[in-house]
Amino acid sequence: MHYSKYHALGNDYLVLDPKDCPELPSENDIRTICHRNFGLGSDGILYGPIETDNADFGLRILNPDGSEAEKSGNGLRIFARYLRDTGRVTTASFTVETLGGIVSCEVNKDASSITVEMGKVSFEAAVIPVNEIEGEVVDKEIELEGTTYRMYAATIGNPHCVLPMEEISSKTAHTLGPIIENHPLFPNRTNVQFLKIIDDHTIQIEIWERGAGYTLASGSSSSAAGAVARRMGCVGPDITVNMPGGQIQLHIDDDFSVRMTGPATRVGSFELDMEALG
Ligand SMILES: N[C@H](CCC[C@H](N)C(=O)O)C(=O)O
Repeated sequence: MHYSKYHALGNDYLVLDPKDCPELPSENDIRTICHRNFGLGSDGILYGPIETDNADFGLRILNPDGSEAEKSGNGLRIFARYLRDTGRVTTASFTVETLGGIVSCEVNKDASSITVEMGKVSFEAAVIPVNEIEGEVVDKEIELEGTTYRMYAATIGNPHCVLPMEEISSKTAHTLGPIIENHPLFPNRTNVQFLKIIDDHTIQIEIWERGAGYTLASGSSSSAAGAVARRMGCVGPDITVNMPGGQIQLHIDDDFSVRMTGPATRVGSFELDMEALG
C-alpha cells in the first residue's frame, strides 16, 4: 500500500490517497500503520483527496490511536502541499472540507510556505464541548493532582485546553497532558497546550495532542493557544508561535478568525507490506 510521508515542523503525517486505497483502513490497522516500531510511524494519516460538493477537495484526518479529528493545521498544510506535488491543483488557492469545516489554502510559488485560513476560534463551552461550565471557558480553574491551574478552552473545529504558565516544559506536557486529554470535563477528549507568553508578538507552547500524545508542533494547537494569548490581552494580531519543532506565523483578527502560515516538508514515498498488518 502506497503512502506519501511529509512533516510540518516535525509533526509528521502519512498521506493515503483513495486512488491507492478506496477504503479507509480500520482503526486497528491505522494504529499499526502509525506505530513507530511495528508500522511506518507517524503522528497521523491524511486520507484524501475525497470527492465533495462543498469544497474543491475533501480530507479525513486520523490520529495514530485510530480516532478521527475534525481539523489539523499541520495536516492541512501537508495536504495542500501534496495536492500541489501531485498536480491536483494548478491554482495558488483552493478549498478543503474537513469534519471541522471548510478552509481555504494557499501554496506559494515554490511550495516552501502554505497559508491556511483556519476558521474562527470559539471559547463557548457548548461548542468546544466542555462539561460542567456554562458560557465561555475563559480563565477558569482546573485541579490536577492536587494543584489548581488557570485554564482556557477553545475550538477551531477540534477541542483544545490551554494552560498559561510562567515556565513550560516537555516534562509538564508528558505529566499533565494525558490527564487533561482524558479529563471528564471534555466529553470528546481534548488537545492540550501549555502556554508561555514571550512578548506581545511571540508565544511558546508545549503540546499534548488528543489521540497522538506529545508532538513537536501543531497548527490547530498554535491557533488555539494564540487565540487564548490574544484573549488574555497579551499579544497583538500577528503572532509567532515557537514550538520544539519550529515556528508558525499567525494572524488573528479581532473576531478570532485565524490565518496560519508555515512550511510542509516532503519526506518520501513508502510501500507498506500487508504482512505488517498481520
Ligand atoms: N490530534 C488532533 C488532530 C491533529 C492536530 C495537529 N497535528 C495539528 O497540526 O493541528 C485532534 O485529535 O484534534
